Amino acid sequence: MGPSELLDGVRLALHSVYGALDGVISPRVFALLARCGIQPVLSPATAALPFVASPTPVVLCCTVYLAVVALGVLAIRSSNAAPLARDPFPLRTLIILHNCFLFVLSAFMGGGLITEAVRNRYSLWHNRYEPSQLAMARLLYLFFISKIYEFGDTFIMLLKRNTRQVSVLHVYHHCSVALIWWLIVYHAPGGEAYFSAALNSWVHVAMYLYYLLSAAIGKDPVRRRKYLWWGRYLTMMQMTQFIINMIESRVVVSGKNPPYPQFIANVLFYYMISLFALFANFYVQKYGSSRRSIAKLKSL
Ligand SMILES: CC(C)(COP(=O)(O)OP(=O)(O)OC[C@H]1O[C@@H](n2cnc3c(N)ncnc32)[C@H](O)[C@@H]1OP(=O)(O)O)[C@@H](O)C(=O)NCCC(=O)NCCSC(=O)CC(=O)O
Repeated sequence: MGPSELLDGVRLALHSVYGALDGVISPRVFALLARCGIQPVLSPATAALPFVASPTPVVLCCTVYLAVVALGVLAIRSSNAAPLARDPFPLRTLIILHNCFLFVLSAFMGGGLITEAVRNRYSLWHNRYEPSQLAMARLLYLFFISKIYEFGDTFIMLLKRNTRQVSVLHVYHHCSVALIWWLIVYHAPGGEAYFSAALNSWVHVAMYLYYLLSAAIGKDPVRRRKYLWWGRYLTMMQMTQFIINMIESRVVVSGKNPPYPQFIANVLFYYMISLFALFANFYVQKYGSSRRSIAKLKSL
């Protein structure tokens, strides 16, 4: 058997394994959604794009992600490995490139979404989804794919052995956001969805700048205080984003004759409550306790 026949065989085997998994996963996801009163219809604007027509690819990505994270955390904890004192050169370069890429991509998506919103004469809120707005649909599709690429953040945490960063908040956020955006891109990739994607993209411009600086600076506490003092304001900005999305989904999209699918607005509303609660807890743990520990040090 030649190498090309071997490759064909592997491709065929993978294809049939995927087919079998799709036969199991896809009907169950749609049955679960139907039980929650959600009956999504595949949008013609994104139907032909990879990872959209079936929930299986995104579900498989999330499953592999969760398995890698669980195994990684277990391995680090069982070997009692401490976080790296200093990132070795290749890892530091990888982290800087990853953050640069996400910084630029977030700005591109944030700018593109606003440009498309202006071109289609959207108002700030209350926008109807039109399948003919293909450029908007493609940008939202890119936003969905970027959420899968952002799984790389967690792999960076694992490579640095920073298990403190691999929190319930972090893993829940990364996994759930990919699943929710699959649903949006499947059913209504346009209209009101532009708002939370644009807002989140601009928040991520600030977030990846923060992570980029932290990787470039290293662990020196003096330089961290000098260049990363705004971390707490970044967390506040993220929480404000969740509140704005909550208000948007409740006030603008619900009610009689909503311009955007009501079930997506409802999913967004409850999802934002969960993120806000987790971030409020993160804020108190991280910044509340640092204030307390400074006060404790001063009282010594
Ligand atoms: C200030 C925050 C942005 C980040 O809080 P952290 O506690 O993670 O911040 P930190 O100061 O410890 O971050 C510095 C450490 O991150 C490492 N680091 C660098 N780049 C990274 C990357 N792309 N992903 C993960 N970690 C990274 C640095 O090397 C450094 O490690 P070392 O210290 O070892 O040198 C916060 O507001 C926040 O978001 N907290 C929630 C935790 C989280 O997972 N956030 C991201 C996804 S949530 C999200 O994205 C919400 C949204 O949509 O707005």
